[in-house]
Amino acid sequence: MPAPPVVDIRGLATVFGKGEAAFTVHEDLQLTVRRGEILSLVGGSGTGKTVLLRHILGLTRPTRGSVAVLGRPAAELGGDGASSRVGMLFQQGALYSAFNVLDNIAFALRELGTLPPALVQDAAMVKLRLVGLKPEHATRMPADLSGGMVKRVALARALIMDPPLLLLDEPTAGLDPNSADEFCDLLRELHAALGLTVIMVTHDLDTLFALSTRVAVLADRHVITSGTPQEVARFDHPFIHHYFAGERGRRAMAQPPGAAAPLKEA
Ligand SMILES: Nc1ncnc2c1ncn2[C@@H]1O[C@H](COP(=O)(O)OP(=O)(O)OP(=O)(O)O)[C@@H](O)[C@H]1O
Repeated sequence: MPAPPVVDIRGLATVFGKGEAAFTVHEDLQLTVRRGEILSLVGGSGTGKTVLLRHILGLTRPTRGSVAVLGRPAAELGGDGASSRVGMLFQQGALYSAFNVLDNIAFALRELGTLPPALVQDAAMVKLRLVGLKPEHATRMPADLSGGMVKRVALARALIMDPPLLLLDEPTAGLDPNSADEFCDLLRELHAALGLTVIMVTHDLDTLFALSTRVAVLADRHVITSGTPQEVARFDHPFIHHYFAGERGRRAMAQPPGAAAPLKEA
């Protein structure tokens, strides 16, 4: 029995502008992401990966079609409800520069206003440790953190409400190779420990091979194929030839698959 869908996208179209200026980004796009998957979304620049993440977050609505998250329309997630169901790690980390580490992690929970401040602090401290940071990092300001630490704080912040679905936009962008490997290890551990479903946009082949249980390729306005990285690499399309070509592609393909195993059904 396949695991239940966490994200179910059907017949999706996204058109920006009107009349002569209308510009179609997605057309008849289908994508189902099941519980426990780490799905990598790849595609050329401007193919609509970020727009798709925004639809899943409920921040924008498609022109046509449906986006369901955990069985409900994604649009219902928009606003305050979103962070308890979907965690989002933005590309630049996007920390509040005026808040220290712990206040950044605690932000969504504090805004919710349902817990006393001491409990919010405790919950944020649990998440700080979860991402491999130490209590003494709690009072540091974002400007005093390394790139790898910024990503960890941003990840802790995305996880503060224990969302079952995590969206990652270029999680290893801007990290040196060692920090990128460490961050991939952390994501793999948390995926297994917390039973997360993950959707990730990445241009980085090493990250793709290290983490993905499945890859979906966005081209020609829809998902042209999906499968394991090895299966997708055999699909005949100019973008895929270009993406997996070259020394880095061959090196990544030669690696034993380090991908996390999909979660078994409970
Ligand atoms: N609010 C908007 N209004 C008009 N056009 C938009 C809007 N948001 C995105 N677009 C356009 O939609 C297309 C897809 O953008 P998107 O940012 O999703 O691409 P992407 O696949 O994430 O690209 P990249 O890999 O370069 O980040 C682009 O041409 C972009 O200019």
